[in-house]
Amino acid sequence: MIYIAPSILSADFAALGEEVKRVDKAGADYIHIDVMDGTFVPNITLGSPVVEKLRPHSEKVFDVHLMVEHPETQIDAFAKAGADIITFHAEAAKHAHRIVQQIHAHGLKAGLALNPGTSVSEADALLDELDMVLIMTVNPGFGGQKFIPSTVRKIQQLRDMMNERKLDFDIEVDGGINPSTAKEVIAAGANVLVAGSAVFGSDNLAAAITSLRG
Ligand SMILES: O=C(CO)[C@@H](O)[C@H](O)COP(=O)(O)O
Ligand SMILES: [Fe+2]
Repeated sequence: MIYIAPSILSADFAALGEEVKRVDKAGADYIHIDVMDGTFVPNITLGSPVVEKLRPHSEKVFDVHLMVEHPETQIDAFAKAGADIITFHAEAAKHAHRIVQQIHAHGLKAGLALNPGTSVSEADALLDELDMVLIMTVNPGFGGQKFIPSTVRKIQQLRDMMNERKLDFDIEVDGGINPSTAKEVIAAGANVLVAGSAVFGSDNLAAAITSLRG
């Protein structure tokens, strides 16, 4: 089963509630919410009060991608705001295992994100606990960037680790996903596809989502 998670980073920020409804109706499985703090990445987007206001607009899974330093300071607020999955970056976490516990204590799914320059071995010790690993297929911070081909090998490595250890977690990819790169990442073992510009850049959201499923 392939899940499509349109990123609202490419939506109209002046009409986010309507945009969430629009992409929900168009067949999105998850709503991907990019949280950037201007420090971990050079851009600032939104915080938990915005997620709280968006929550009544859709019952789809809210997939919160935290691109922030000190993610442990944000987990409780995003859980209260209505997140279903919270993903934090390995590069920003001093006590990653404790952060996973913190997310699970809210009854939510926990994801670990890895930048293109971070090896999958960084996730190894946590794989038994994680619900999802997010392989960044661009460097985080902006929408509309070009897919980095060397990340495909990391998806395969992670899928092999999962099979060898008989584990079960989702493999999400994020950045530069379009119908062509979608095929590649699905073949490598990804099952959750984030797409911002490929969905919101289209005048037919439903068709754009369908074409990513392959
Ligand atoms: O986390 C990020 C960027 O840091 C993403 O979720 C982007 O929003 C993806 O945008 P596209 O590359 O699909 O346009
Ligand atoms: Fe993202």
